[in-house]
Amino acid sequence: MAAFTLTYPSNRCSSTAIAAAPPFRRPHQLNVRPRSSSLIHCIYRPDLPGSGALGYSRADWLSTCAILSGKVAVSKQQQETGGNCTPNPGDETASKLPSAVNGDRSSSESLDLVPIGNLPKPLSISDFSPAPMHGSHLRVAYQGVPGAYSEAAAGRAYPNCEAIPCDQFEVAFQAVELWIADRAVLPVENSLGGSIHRNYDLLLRHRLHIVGEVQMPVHHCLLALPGVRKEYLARVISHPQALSQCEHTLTALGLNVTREAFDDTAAAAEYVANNGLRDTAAIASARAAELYGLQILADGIQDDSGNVTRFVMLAREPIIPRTDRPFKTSIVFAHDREGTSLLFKVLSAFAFRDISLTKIESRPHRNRPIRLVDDANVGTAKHFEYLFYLDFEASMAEKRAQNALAEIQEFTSFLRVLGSYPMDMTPWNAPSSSSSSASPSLD
Ligand SMILES: O=C(O)C(=O)C[C@]1(C(=O)O)C=C[C@@H](O)C=C1
Repeated sequence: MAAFTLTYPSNRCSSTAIAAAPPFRRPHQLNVRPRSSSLIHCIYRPDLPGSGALGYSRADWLSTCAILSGKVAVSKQQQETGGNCTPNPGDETASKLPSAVNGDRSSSESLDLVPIGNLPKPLSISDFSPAPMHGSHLRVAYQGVPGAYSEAAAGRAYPNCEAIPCDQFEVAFQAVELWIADRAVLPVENSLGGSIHRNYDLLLRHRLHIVGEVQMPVHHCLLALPGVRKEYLARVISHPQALSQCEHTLTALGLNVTREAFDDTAAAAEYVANNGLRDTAAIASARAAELYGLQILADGIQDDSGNVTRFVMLAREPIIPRTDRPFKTSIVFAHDREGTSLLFKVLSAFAFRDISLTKIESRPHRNRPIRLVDDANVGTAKHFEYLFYLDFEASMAEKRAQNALAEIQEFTSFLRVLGSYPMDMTPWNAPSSSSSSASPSLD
């Protein structure tokens, strides 16, 4: 097991990662331990909107692409390994690793640099995306311990990847920024539980780019120590999202239990197992049951069989947007001027161009949470200020998307493109009736 410690330039905080984690043990999570109260400054970059953050215009976006196309640096290691991990077909940041930069063929032949039968492929436009930098396996950070749904999502996004458990969402962001990991896969919303707000906030505080999405059906089980019956249970523990996704089913099962929040579903299962708790069950995956030696008391306890969590794939560099497959683009914007109908104007910029929106989310504008409007006669109105996150179905390579954003920039004070990436078009396999809330199977 390889362990490494990373020291920040300021030496004020550090993070420790232990790779190649076997099951049943806890401490191989990547975590950040504060050594002083200045940790937050060490982690967060104060580049929130309103403090000089980059406003992404169409020109900014195009110049980012231009800069990207100028990067044709291929590490020797990648040339040797050929990068044999299998990325999600949607993530071009990893899908095409250049075997060589094509230069003067005749001179390389005369120098005998290229083995016969292994001629390099010509570099193409999609090769200008960054590739994993450390060996053949993509290292993908996720929040939780082995057995968490996020670990499964990482594997679905990047088959054969090395999944790196992190104890917090924030640590997963940092792991990528600090080159401990190549990607992060993090949940942003669930069809029953709604948005995972923390990750929306972190997307803005950090400079990672969304390069893909994975929508994963989440099938919850009620797990307990072998021999425990549901009548013995006084408590159910799990991630708050999982608890809320199973709320009605827990009641329908006749369980008279308290609910307690845990960092992630698999950590809850591990806690029950490690502490020999016979009055406590965990809501987690069947894989967690297997990893931590628990029995499945009830299977498919989510309140609806269509329980899907949407994860985003994050990288240090954006991918080059394309038009040959369905793309989604995520943006965030704010408005700090007096004025009305901001949302109406933004939505109409998309509607007039026939661009469908798939998600809109508002979050408090942390830099300027309240706007005061004084009226000498009636007092002071205190308006809460918001940031708006919006996903729409178009690629930034499309003229209509570029025009929509150019228009939106006219009446917003801050606009950032979080990523333009292939939509998850995985065919929907309707879950079997045994996984629906109508009939959770109880052992
Ligand atoms: O706890 C886990 O297993 C996770 O991966 C986290 C998480 C979440 O954050 O929403 C992911 C998917 C499920 O919706 C429940 C929990």
